[in-house]
Amino acid sequence: MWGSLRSSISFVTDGIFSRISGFKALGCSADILAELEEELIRADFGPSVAKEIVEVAKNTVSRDDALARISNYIEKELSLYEKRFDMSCENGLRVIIFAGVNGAGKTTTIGKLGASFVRYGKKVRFIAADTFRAAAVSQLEVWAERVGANMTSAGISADPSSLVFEGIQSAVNLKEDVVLIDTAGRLPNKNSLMDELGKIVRVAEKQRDKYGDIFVEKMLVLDSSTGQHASVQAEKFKSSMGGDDISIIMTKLDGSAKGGTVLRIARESGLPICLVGTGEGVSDFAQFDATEFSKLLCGMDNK
Ligand SMILES: Nc1nc2c(ncn2[C@@H]2O[C@H](COP(=O)(O)OP(=O)(O)OP(=O)(O)O)[C@@H](O)[C@H]2O)c(=O)[nH]1
Repeated sequence: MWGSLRSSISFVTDGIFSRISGFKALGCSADILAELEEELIRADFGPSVAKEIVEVAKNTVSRDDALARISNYIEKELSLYEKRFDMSCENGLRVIIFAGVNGAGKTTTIGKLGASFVRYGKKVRFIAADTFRAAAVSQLEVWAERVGANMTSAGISADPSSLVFEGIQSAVNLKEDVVLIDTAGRLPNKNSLMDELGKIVRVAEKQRDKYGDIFVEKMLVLDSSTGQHASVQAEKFKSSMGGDDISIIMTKLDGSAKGGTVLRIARESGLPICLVGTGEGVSDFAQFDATEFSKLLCGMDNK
């Protein structure tokens, strides 16, 4: 259904470790370990994860030995945060809210997921709750038309929470399967916008309380090239969206040389990762898979 990580992420298939001079022949001398730590920090693992990985690489006897142990370590850590995204809508209406900073990839992700749900035979509605930018609404409309989703939108400056209320009502009335809500990009330091996001979540959850068989999910869309700021974003979005039941979608992994950011964000936020974006096309995303991802990071994908 979707692309695979392996076919989409060429940056990591080289493996960050192949960039470490001498790693190939020498195993892990002190110099190489120092170089490894630098490379890990450059790849955005963050200082503490970098140190842990260097510990794992110590006293290994060969490059292959080191890579295997590092890969196992990263896999074990990442698997704690791996969450399957399933396409079923058996129990009622799925309402999925997408939040994140400007340009993180929310609308594009909604388009891709909408297309998948439609391909699964589901009736899909998009809600354009980004009522700040006319361009954002038309971008979503283009996706809706392209994938065959219904659409709830209003003029600029409409109240996004009212629109969410209206859109869910329409979905209930028309017995649709899934509602994907595109919220405006917002910086976490803009308190009024973060409060507005909280209100959108509460409105959706109230509908659930009213109808019973509505399941509200919260997705935080993060651009993987954001690096350390992504963890700060995750904290703020967590508190404004209310609670820990948020999943992360990491976008733009295809354009990032910093695959380490995935483990760092998962560890720092404590939030699970369900999907990754690997390009701008409709099928350019994949289920997050800890085993495959750790192998790609270590350049072991062909082994
Ligand atoms: N290479 C690549 N580009 C992506 C990916 N996801 C989104 N993009 C691109 O990133 C840009 C921003 O994506 P949008 O989906 O508009 O982002 P947004 O979060 O909705 O943006 P706002 O509405 O401004 O908040 C677009 O040019 C997308 O095509 C991805 O996984 N890989």
